Amino acid sequence: MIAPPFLMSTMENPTNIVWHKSSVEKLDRQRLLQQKGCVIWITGLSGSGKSTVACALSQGLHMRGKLTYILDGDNVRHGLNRDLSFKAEDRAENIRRIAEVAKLFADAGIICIASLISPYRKDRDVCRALFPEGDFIEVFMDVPLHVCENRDPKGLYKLARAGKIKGFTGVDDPYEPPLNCEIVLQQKGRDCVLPCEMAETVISYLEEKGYLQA
Ligand SMILES: Nc1ncnc2c1ncn2[C@@H]1O[C@H](COP(=O)(O)OS(=O)(=O)O)[C@@H](OP(=O)(O)O)[C@H]1O
Ligand SMILES: Nc1ncnc2c1ncn2[C@@H]1O[C@H](COP(=O)(O)OP(=O)(O)O)[C@@H](O)[C@H]1O
Repeated sequence: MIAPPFLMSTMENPTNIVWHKSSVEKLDRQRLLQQKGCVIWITGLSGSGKSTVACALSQGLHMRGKLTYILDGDNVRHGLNRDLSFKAEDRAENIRRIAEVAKLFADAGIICIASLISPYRKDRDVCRALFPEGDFIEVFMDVPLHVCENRDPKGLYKLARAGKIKGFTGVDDPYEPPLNCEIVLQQKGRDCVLPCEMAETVISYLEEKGYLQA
């Protein structure tokens, strides 16, 4: 069967798509919200505190009247990314899709908080390249493997060490720390830094860079 001409042209040239501009734009939405859309990309090992800091940050910003939305790796894997495994190409696709969704949130004027292991530098750099300069704020949870493993709130490190989970980040799959990220969060010597204190560090950065005003 021969496809109708309009279908034919799309199939022959998949880039034959034209951007449709809206009369209400990002700047208008930002003015309405009195903030600037961006993504805070929190990367780190399982158990390093990504989700905890994401929640503390969302709470801190919410209390200042700022609109946020969290995209947590674990949660997104329950829906949009439920078809993806933990092999390298699926992690890359997981990260790519979350970055594209984060880009939509940022375009909506929202401060999007993405918390996922995102272990490979190359994948994170691909995400960064999707955003205008400054709008991709990479936050590294710099927590040593042995600390994460001691916390092990879901018992996954134990399963990985017992060989019951294959390709677990930090155990038998690599984690590549950022070389040049915007913010590094870590414990200070033996002193425990509370998640809300870590969130304040990020909020100060946003304030200083002008993201908390239109
Ligand atoms: N093989 C393997 N490696 C790492 N993590 C694993 C694995 N299998 C399951 N889990 C659980 O999945 C959570 C990580 O999902 P992410 O989407 O953040 O991972 S990734 O960015 O695609 O690497 C991660 O959640 P967090 O502990 O919140 O990081 C784990 O609970
Ligand atoms: N700043 C912190 N200090 C001490 N423990 C923390 C801190 N942040 C998180 N935790 C604990 O570490 C564990 C893992 O935190 P979680 O946010 O789930 O990490 P991730 O999302 O990176 O897997 C949880 O039991 C949490 O209560």
